[in-house]
Amino acid sequence: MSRLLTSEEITRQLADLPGWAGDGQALTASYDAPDFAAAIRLVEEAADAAEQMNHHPDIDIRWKLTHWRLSTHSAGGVTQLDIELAHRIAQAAALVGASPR
Ligand SMILES: C[C@H](O)[C@H](O)[C@H]1CNC2=NC(N)=NC(=O)C2=N1
Repeated sequence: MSRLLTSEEITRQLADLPGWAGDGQALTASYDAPDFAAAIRLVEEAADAAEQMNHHPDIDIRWKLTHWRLSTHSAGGVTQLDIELAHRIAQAAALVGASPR
């Protein structure tokens, strides 16, 4: 489950994740929420998902903009867990009305 993905596997799976970019090191995305409260709700929803998965994102919050960086520390790069967490963050973003940026 936590093997490193190849760049081909990452590219193929990012096709279903608008706004997400990736290299061998990490997946990254930014979301623009309607306001600060919605941005914080997005972070809270993502935090719930992260706790369920025991897999945690790096998050930078700037007013209503949130920046996300996902990697699997124990594997030293991008694994399927990061793809799964990116989907959960994308779902949470849709829920609060945040758009990829
Ligand atoms: C012991 C526990 O499984 C690890 O510390 C988890 C927690 N959350 C984690 N999150 C991420 N992004 N990468 C990890 O390797 C990781 N490891």
